[in-house]
Amino acid sequence: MADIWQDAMDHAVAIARRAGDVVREALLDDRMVMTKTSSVDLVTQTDQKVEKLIMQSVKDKFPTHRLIGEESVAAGEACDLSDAPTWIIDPIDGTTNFVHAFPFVAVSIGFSVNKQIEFGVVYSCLEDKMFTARRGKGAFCNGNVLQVSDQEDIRQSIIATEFGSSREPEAVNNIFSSLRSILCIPVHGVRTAGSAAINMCLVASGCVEAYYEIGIHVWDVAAASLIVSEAGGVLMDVDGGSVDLMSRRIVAANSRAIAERITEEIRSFSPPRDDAPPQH
Ligand SMILES: O=P([O-])([O-])O[C@@H]1[C@@H](O)[C@H](O)[C@@H](O)[C@H](O)[C@@H]1O
Ligand SMILES: [Mg+2]
Ligand SMILES: [Mg+2]
Repeated sequence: MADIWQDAMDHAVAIARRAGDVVREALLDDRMVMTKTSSVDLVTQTDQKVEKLIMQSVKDKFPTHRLIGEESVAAGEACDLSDAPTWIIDPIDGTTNFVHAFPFVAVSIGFSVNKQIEFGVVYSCLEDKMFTARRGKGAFCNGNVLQVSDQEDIRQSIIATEFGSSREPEAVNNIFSSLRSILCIPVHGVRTAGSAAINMCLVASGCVEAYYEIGIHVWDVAAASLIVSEAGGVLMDVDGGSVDLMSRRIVAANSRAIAERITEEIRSFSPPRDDAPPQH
């Protein structure tokens, strides 16, 4: 039977590639930086331009579909995930990397129907790596099948995480407390790529055993969550329950054993949900 979302997925891959061209060109000139929620939460005109490009192309081709985009939400749009077909877009995941030309910068496009991700596309545009997954049909990088690592001993593992975009002492203490506990299990190493989506693609590729973060948004992880699960990995909440893509908390790992071991060490907290009503 024909796949009813194949056309949409082909479009996502094509538009992610076009978006990647814009990002690579902009790297040569446009790096005017603005800030959002804090002095280290960065945005550029390229984030906004790429989001408009992707959104307009989806509206033209799939006029009934809904859209959630990082920069539209920053501009005041609602972040409601309904059962309707919905494109969940992070035009540049790794804006800080983009600003510094640190080479992990991704365009992330997830597509959800009935609140279930049907396909995910993460284009790591400076590495020219196109990560894709279709629900039930596996995960790929540039057409090659992805498989998570088979390492089940966290002491033989590399764990990825990020420091987030708050420099408030309490937030930083929480992050370092978790990081210290995990590092001292001990693990082979801890890495931060600077892009949630790329960290998760590294899990899917078997290069790191797990990634965790509190403070991410649905657009950071929607596409890559399917890439991880289709590569044989697991997703979990930081308290060990089921993952909720709106909760801003995630553990993505190669195995349940390593995901659970990480949740034992994390000092968890709950940032305001992506679908929380706006504060007045
Ligand atoms: O803002 P942006 O570059 O799209 O996305 C960023 C992530 O990918 C980064 O890894 C994470 O630590 C930040 O919380 C933020 O979500
Ligand atoms: Mg992002
Ligand atoms: Mg972004």
